Amino acid sequence: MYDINKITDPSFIKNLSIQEMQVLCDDVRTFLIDSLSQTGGHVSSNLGVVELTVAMHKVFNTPEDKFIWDVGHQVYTHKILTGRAQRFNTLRQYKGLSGFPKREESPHDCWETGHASTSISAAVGMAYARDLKKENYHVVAVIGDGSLTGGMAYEALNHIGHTNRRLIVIINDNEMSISQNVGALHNIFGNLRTNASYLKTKHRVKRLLKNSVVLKRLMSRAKVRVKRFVIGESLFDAMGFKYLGPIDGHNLEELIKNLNVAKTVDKPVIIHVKTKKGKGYTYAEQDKQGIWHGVGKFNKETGSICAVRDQERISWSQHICNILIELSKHDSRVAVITPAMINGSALNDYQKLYPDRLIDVGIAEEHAVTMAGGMATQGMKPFVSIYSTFFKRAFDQVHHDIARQKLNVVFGVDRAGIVGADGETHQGIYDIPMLRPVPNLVMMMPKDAKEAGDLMYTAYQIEGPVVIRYPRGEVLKVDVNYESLQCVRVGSWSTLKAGGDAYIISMGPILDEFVGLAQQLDDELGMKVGVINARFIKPLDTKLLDELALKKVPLIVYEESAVIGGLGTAILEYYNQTKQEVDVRRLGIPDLYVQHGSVKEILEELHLSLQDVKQEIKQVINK
Ligand SMILES: Cc1ncc(C[n+]2csc(CCOP(=O)(O)OP(=O)(O)O)c2C)c(N)n1
Ligand SMILES: CC(=O)[C@@H](O)[C@H](O)COP(=O)(O)O
Ligand SMILES: [Mg+2]
Repeated sequence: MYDINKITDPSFIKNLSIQEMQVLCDDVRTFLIDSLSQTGGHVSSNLGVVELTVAMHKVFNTPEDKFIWDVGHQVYTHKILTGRAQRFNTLRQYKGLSGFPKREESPHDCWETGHASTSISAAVGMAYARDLKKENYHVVAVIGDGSLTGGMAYEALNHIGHTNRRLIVIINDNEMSISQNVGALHNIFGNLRTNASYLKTKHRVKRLLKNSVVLKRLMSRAKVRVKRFVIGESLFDAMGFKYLGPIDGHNLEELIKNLNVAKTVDKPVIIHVKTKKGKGYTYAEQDKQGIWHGVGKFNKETGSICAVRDQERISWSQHICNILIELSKHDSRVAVITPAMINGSALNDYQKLYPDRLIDVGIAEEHAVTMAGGMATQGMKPFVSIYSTFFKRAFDQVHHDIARQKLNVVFGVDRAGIVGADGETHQGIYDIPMLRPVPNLVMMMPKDAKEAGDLMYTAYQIEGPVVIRYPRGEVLKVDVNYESLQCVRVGSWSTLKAGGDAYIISMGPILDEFVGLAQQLDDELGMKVGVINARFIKPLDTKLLDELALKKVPLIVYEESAVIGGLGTAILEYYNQTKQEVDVRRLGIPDLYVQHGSVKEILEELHLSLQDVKQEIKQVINK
């Protein structure tokens, strides 16, 4: 038994026997299940790579050797072995241990991730730097089969084959992305997997032939043909890699043997490792939907996930899915595209009802967007469901392929705003500045479930691309009924509360709280504070802005989004263009990356809490 909390660095593994390492793996698993049941986190991916991580630390020496974890959501064992177990009770919490690799946390973390498919490019960069500086360490990228559906990974593989740099790419193949993996290239693994016995035979024959030159020559010709016949030319061989595998990723002996071989090869190596996502925890092992991919606290005995959910509320993603189902019943042009986020974006019900109209393209945001454009040219009106943070990947596609051609694509931008535990890499705070300058594009955000239905309905009446953004949290449920959906005039805002001394302009679900706050200010201080729902971020309601300018009162524009280039900036730009002098105060996320923590903690840290807004209004009015 190991005291996991006492591990300070991975060097002790060097002296362990296979049996001792197996005990260590079991202890790490027990620690992970205990700890994650209290904090939540990426359970299944981490349970799947315990042996792999221990074996990597046995064979290599970090921080001299470099480990690059794709996505980085499977890095918990690495964190434990590098002395961070004691901080696991703070995992993904405010000021606590990050859920991803973080360079400032440890010298053993040499590269930060959160988004998929970047690891191989970073590894090539490090390998180049090493060779140019005439240094001699190993660079090891670990990438999952899901992350290998991302185009960037192929760009890097293609480049490595050309440069022939010495580096190791470990493919962690568990046949799962968040939920079941997709894609034709994924079948290459299928080929390689089913031909494991062929590879074993090949090695045996090789040993037998070692001493017979003539036989060797004859067999070599036959072997090439047999190989082609049996497995086809593997993509990896063709790309200039030495391929090792498939290897049982839970067998320490096999892992260590192959990692040691890889170390000696003077060209790029792919090690294909087969693992079981959720290994060692039955509930997670059996999960095909991706429920155990990332979870909150759970009861480790019963496997029940402790989601505190008010019966009256549903997630925004689920509500959008319900609307899509209703729209799809009445409009056969609607189809839904998701880049590997069926579960996160709550599209399971849609998939059940419309299996042909729900298209999972894998982790391929750029492809998702351009493909939607292709569909739109043929009369469809696809809905691309995409997390705000991952949408950043498809900026050029939105311009070049969609907006320029004024194509009818609706983008559902999920997780808009502060996302909480995932932190820096996942905050949904850049979609507004990214998309505001895109011509021909309409952008909106509903304040509640009813308005979401109306705006979605409106999106399907508009010609050209439309973006509808919604946050990670929950919304008060309303039934979605096609007949009751109403069209909203494009660019029209609504006044939720009239005011005389100041106005709050904002968007999304926080507006209800602002109405309460404004009422409080009226009651406490006799101020008259108005609240405006800027449900269209583009185009602006210029008629209402002109009316507000005439009132000569301060406008407080609040957005849970980057302040640079945001709604407040758009309003300032408008007043500047029209030469109207208005006191516009912008409250939004400043020019920095926002860490993990609850939404409340983050907003307080950034001085964006309701209390802060109240203070600002008081100050502005008393000025
Ligand atoms: C660009 C991007 N798109 C989507 C995601 C969301 N995401 C995180 S992990 C994951 C699945 C990764 O699958 P794989 O690499 O096979 O790792 P596994 O979870 O199976 O261990 C997805 C889709 C992401 N992190 N980055
Ligand atoms: C690592 C990753 O990108 C996803 O697993 C992400 O953590 C999901 O976030 P949600 O929990 O908001 O779906
Ligand atoms: Mg996988």
